Amino acid sequence: MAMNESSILYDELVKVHGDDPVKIEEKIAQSKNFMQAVRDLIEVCGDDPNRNGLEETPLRVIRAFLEYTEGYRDDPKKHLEKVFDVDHEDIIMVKDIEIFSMCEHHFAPFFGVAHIGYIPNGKITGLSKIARMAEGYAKRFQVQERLTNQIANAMDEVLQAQGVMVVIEAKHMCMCGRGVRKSDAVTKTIATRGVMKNEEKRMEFLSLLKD
Ligand SMILES: Nc1nc2c(ncn2[C@@H]2O[C@H](COP(=O)(O)OP(=O)(O)OP(=O)(O)O)[C@@H](O)[C@H]2O)c(=O)[nH]1
Ligand SMILES: [Zn+2]
Repeated sequence: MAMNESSILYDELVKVHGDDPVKIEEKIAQSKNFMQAVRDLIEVCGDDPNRNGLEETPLRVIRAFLEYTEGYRDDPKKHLEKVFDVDHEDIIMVKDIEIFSMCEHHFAPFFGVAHIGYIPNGKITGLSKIARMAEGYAKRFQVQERLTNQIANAMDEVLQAQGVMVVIEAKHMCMCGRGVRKSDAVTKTIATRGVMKNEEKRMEFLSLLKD
């Protein structure tokens, strides 16, 4: 590894894991093994890891993955904990929150939008905090169903809401350029908690998605 690559890697790993020397030593060793595996993968795929465009790719890949998974360093529920005492009896929904996550089966991205709504119980949270919380769960190795449920559980548990509903609509890259190759397919998942299980409330929530 070139000197400047080593220092870039060191800086990234300290940001993620702190500066405990034993831990950093371990993470540097694992990263070097991974970067060698990326070089091997390039060869297995039939290309030359030493050619100009590919020689820095192992480092690019590891940096990209640290970014895709920054949610592991977040405590998503914490974002919701700052609440305001406001009486509001009906649905509050934040719609079209962009989601970019990583399919845990293929390490291929899946992305789309989340719509997150709740009926509070005397406490509301900041709207941006709902998006921050969703981001914290998305930036991990995920399946869409777990992501949907983690978001719903966080809203339910922290806000003690009367009801919660989450809808995610996403495209999975593992279904596009490989495998079944259905690049127009969109996966929709829904999670409901509390009074949002009630048919009338679900319909009201879904009608808000039509605008
Ligand atoms: N339920 C669910 N499945 C997912 C998600 N992301 C990817 N998958 C699926 O995970 C499955 C993994 O299936 P496997 O048979 O183990 O892997 P595979 O041989 O690569 O499957 P194909 O994609 O069908 O080629 C595939 O059907 C993917 O479509 C997700 O978020 N939720
Ligand atoms: Zn996949």
